[in-house]
Amino acid sequence: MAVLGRSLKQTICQDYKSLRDVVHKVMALQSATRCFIHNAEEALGTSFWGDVVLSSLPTEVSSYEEEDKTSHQKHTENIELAFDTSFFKTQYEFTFPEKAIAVALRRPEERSPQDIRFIRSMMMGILSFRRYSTHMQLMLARVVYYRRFGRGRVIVRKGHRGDSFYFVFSGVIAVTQDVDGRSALLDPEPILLHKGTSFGEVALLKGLRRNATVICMEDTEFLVVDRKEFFRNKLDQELQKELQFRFQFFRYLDLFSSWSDESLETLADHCKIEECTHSQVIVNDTSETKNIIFVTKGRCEVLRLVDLSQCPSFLKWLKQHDVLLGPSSLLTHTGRSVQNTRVQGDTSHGKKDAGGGLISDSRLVPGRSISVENIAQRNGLPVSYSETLKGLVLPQDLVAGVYLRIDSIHPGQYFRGVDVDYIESCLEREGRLIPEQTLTFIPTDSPRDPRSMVIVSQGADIIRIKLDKFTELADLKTLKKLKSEMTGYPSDNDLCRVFLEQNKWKVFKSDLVNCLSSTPSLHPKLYPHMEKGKGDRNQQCADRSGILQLGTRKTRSAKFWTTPINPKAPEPGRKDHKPHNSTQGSIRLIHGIDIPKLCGKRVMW
Ligand SMILES: Nc1ncnc2c1ncn2[C@@H]1O[C@@H]2COP(=O)(O)O[C@H]2[C@H]1O
Repeated sequence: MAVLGRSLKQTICQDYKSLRDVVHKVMALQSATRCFIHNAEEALGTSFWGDVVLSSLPTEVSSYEEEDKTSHQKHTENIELAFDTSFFKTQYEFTFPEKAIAVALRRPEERSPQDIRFIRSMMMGILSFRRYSTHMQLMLARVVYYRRFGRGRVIVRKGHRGDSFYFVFSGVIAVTQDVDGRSALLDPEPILLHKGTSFGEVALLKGLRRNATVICMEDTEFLVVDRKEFFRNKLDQELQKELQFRFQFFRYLDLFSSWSDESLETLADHCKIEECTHSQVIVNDTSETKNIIFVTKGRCEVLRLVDLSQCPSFLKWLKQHDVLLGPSSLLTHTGRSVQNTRVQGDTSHGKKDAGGGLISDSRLVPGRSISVENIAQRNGLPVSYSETLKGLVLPQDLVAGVYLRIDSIHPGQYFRGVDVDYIESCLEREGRLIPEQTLTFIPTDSPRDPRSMVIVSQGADIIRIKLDKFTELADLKTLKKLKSEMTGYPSDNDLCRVFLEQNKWKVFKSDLVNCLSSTPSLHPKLYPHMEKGKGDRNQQCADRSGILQLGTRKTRSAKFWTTPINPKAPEPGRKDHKPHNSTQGSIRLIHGIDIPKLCGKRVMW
């Protein structure tokens, strides 16, 4: 028994040692990365935090007020930014070089093998071109010619004869169903095609007229293949495969089981596969979108910006910590129940207010007493909630928002929050929905979730179809399926509960790592500047990580946050750039909460 115990102890010691080693290695790597970031920050004169760039001197000046300034100016002037993707873009889009233009304007027979290789290497930046065999690429490099058009110029017109096939080298174009293409400039959600895509194959392959109008949204460069070369180089065979893939994708889906092959072919002709990079926003506001999104490859996530201050679970959680940490450590109290303080709404989905109306998504008045009774009641929570939270004052510092995953979309699936009411109203307008049928379709238990969500690519190929086109081809069975597959998403309060649980686990993990290993210190001779300001820097790092620091607030003016949010920036998903009223403008984005310590121990609820 003693021998067994000893060997067990030895094994545990060994495991512990190897875990320590691993943790040490990870910490060393982390240190090296920090040094690298620090040096990069010094070189660029700016500061990074993950994807977020922070100015070193935050001001209240809004970058949105200065839209005419270039993004470069925005950075150099240190204007407070929450997230500016332009920082990660090259300053200038790569356009077709002069030398390549000169070659691409020559006739095919005048191009030397070297010219052809040069054009091919330039065209390798076009994703749809890269897919072809080397042989095909060289053939195309010999025959393509260069064209450049400005914003508003129609490239192909719906109903016209098609004589060319186009690759987009730079710029953006829009595909519309109106003949003059003007709707693209007014449509809040036009179908846009970017660099790397191609179009104009349908009319050539099928011998039909153009099925859409394509218009330039900005200066755009094209490499064009004319009809003769298109068939001579057997490009038709390659593009036929793409059409076939889209058709087969739809044919395989249960949603389209009632559709004829002809309808599905038409649908396949009216869409393209978009390759979306990781973290690319596909739909900014699902409550507004009039498109249906299918995923053919990879994965997309549906995210919801949850305002924690509107979630009873968060308020209760704060209150519990507040009680443990002593009076007024986090919250202040009026000492009495507040009955009539204004709360503008509730974020939980599908709940009805006393008047029977659907409660809209909005914010409470920060820094004032909040009628928690009201919030609890609207979230369908027991009275005990409101009893616990009576007279609570939530300071402005604690008004925080967090993006939480509400759903994932995998290959063969589509976003289930499709605007079926819109489809139904279109069918009704066209007289395709007879009254008896309408009655059988009336949704009962699972209405469409009206909340605003964001669809983000995790590295996915998607197909985006306008609901107008979809409705043109859809039958009543499809509508019924769309409705039956519409399931309710969790309420904001439920999401908040999951977030608090996950946050607890994250804090535990980070404590464990800290306990197992201390960060290897940097050599003071090598990094004297880092040693000097070590305290400040650590403080800043903690601040910059988007973590809400609880329990460190000394004064009302103390900064809790470092993920600055532009007070005038629209909430993600909102199209209107009108500033919110002052009560709605100050929500801060976080991704974690640092749970306070009591006598050196975490207060874990
Ligand atoms: N919904 C759509 N999304 C992307 N591309 C489209 C869409 N509809 C049509 N197209 C392209 O626009 C082109 C218009 O001319 P074609 O009909 O020859 O070929 C068409 C397709 O290549």
